[in-house]
Amino acid sequence: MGIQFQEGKQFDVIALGRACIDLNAAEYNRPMEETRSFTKYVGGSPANIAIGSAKLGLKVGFVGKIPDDQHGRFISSYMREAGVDTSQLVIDREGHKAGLTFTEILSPEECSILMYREKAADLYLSPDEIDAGYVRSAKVLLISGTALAQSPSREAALKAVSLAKAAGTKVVFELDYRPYTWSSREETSVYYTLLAGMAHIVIGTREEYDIMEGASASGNEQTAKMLFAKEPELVVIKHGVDGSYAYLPSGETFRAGVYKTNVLKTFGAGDSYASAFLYGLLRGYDIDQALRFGSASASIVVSKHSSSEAMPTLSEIKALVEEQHV
Ligand SMILES: Nc1ncnc2c1ncn2[C@@H]1O[C@H](COP(=O)(O)OP(=O)(O)OP(=O)(O)O)[C@@H](O)[C@H]1O
Ligand SMILES: O=C(O)C[C@@H](O)[C@H](O)C(=O)CO
Repeated sequence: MGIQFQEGKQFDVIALGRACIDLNAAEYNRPMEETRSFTKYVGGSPANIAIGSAKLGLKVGFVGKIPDDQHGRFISSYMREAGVDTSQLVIDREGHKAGLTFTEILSPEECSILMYREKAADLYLSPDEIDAGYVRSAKVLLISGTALAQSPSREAALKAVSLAKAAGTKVVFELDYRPYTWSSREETSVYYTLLAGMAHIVIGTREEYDIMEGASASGNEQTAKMLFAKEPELVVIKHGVDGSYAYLPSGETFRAGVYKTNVLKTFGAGDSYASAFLYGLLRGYDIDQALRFGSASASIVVSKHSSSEAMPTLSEIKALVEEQHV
């Protein structure tokens, strides 16, 4: 039995948060200091998830803020062509810039990212720029944890969550921890705890839950139990190459293994996982089937160069799920 969503909504998923630029090293097995060529893609975890979900056939919208420059125009036209509704992609008029993420591929196991997020436009999304009707028109509102890192984006996200909950829209909180824009881990812990307690579905890596829990960091079962005392009805905890787990308040636990692939780089795994997992839930799949979809999608993306452009099609995921039994 999966999760129930309210029917009759215009969008399956509306994602809120950053739509940025990824500059992925076009030279492999080389430190960034020596890398001279990078390929540009749309990036930003919630934008990647939106693009991945749209590619799978979901009706997807996006709420965010982009710069009034060439990068902003690249982001909006790419997302539009990918099938994401960009009507709520607000254009910043105050000179804020796109967040940039440079990636380094030292080896398939050793990848790192370097983010430039000083005065990033996405963090200037303000509560008055949230269209209540738009938020209410989704079955799922996906909030990226990074949107909580600074005001006014923090308040904009909280307003969207309140509107969504009042309208029967399920709130999915992707912890999406990026240290760059938070002032301290304590601050992150406060806002993660607040939003995770308000959301219906929480998705994160074990390390991200540890940051949320701070000094009281525990194991998966304790994390799930603590969240089930509040609003959540599904908790997903990812463990990288060791697979992922989903917990229900009933005590039922599900685990998905990892699909074997030819790994090129590790980033992009979490975003592709989330888009296909949500696809599965929204199509009424059982939790374990949705988990397998997420895992298969991630294994396809880690074998490719980008995060957004590499998002798989439904038939690619289905073929992999049938081919390997994890
Ligand atoms: N090397 C790999 N090969 C195949 N699948 C993988 C690999 N690494 C991760 N995955 C899949 O992707 C899922 C998410 O990965 P991970 O736990 O690293 O999330 P994440 O840290 O959010 O990802 P990201 O690096 O994109 O931020 C895992 O649960 C697993 O199913
Ligand atoms: O989330 C980001 O801002 C960067 C991503 O677009 C990047 O591809 C990545 O690190 C995904 O995990």
